[in-house]
Amino acid sequence: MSLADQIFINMCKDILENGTSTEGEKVRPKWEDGSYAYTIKKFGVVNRYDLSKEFPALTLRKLAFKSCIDELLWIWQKKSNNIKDLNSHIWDSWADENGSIGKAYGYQMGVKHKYKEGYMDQVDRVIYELKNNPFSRRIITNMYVHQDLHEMNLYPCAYSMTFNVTNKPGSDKLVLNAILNQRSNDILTANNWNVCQYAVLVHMLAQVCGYEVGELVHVIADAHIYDRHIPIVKELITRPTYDAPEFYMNPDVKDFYDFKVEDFELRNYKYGPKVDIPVAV
Ligand SMILES: Nc1nc(=O)c2c([nH]1)NC[C@@H]1CN(c3ccc(C(=O)N[C@@H](CCC(=O)O)C(=O)O)cc3)CN21
Ligand SMILES: O=c1ccn([C@H]2C[C@H](O)[C@@H](COP(=O)(O)O)O2)c(=O)[nH]1
Repeated sequence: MSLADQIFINMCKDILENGTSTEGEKVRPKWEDGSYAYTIKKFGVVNRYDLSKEFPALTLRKLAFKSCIDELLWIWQKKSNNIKDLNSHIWDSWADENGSIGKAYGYQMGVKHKYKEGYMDQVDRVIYELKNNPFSRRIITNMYVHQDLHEMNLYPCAYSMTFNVTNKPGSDKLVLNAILNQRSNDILTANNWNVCQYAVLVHMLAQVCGYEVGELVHVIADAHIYDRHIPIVKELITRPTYDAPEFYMNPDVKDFYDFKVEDFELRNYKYGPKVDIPVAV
């Protein structure tokens, strides 16, 4: 069993057994047929993934590895907020007639800010700091920009990364750790999707900035299972599990902006059957 499976199974059991229902509350999302999408939720879930031990892909079901990296590159590398630049259809329901999701995600990563060294966007600032000032405790990105929230079709869920370079205990190597802060997480649809995206981001930044990968700590404020997902989750967590797949990233890429989806592979990836997941909009 992969560590990621273990963490996922324990988290789902905890939400199902100890979570609270939002039924009857004033909720925002709806199902396709117009009925409200309620959840069972737990506040304040924290999961730690040691990326030096394994890549955290679930084996209970297949992670859509290529699409999740494509979305990560859309946000962090292309810095786009337009679904025309995305190869999947996962954002279609939140885009306007021009394909824009508003001033969310990639838009925020492309905004330049003034620093002592000149104007940089958040991604370039992280790379600059990791290369020039790695022991800084100020290496943070943030997409939750209050002045722009009214122009976002969906407020950013996975909204902040905190990077931290640390000495590997008992060695002279430096590891890149990170905390992913997420205000809201649809556990069945996007928990493993978000974890694996940001695990890939840590691998990418570690490679181009000269570090080993360390831990990814995922802090979730509202960890929820939607009502129509409950039977799917109950079945999923009883499935057999397999060892974690091997993560491959093209070692020749040394510039963050040169990575392509084809530079990443999951090898020897064994997983359970596909599940159909309705997504609340
Ligand atoms: N309710 C809700 N849950 C979410 O997870 C979510 C939203 N809304 N709104 C914005 C984005 C869109 N996200 C999504 C939406 C769909 C898939 C999805 O269908 N995933 C499939 C594979 C898709 C593919 O290969 O292209 C899966 O099997 O994981 C994933 C993330 C995550 N976000
Ligand atoms: O990367 C993502 C994007 C979205 N989600 C989920 C979390 C919620 O279920 C919805 C957003 O609804 P809010 O009412 O704005 O919280 O989308 C996710 O898990 N990961």
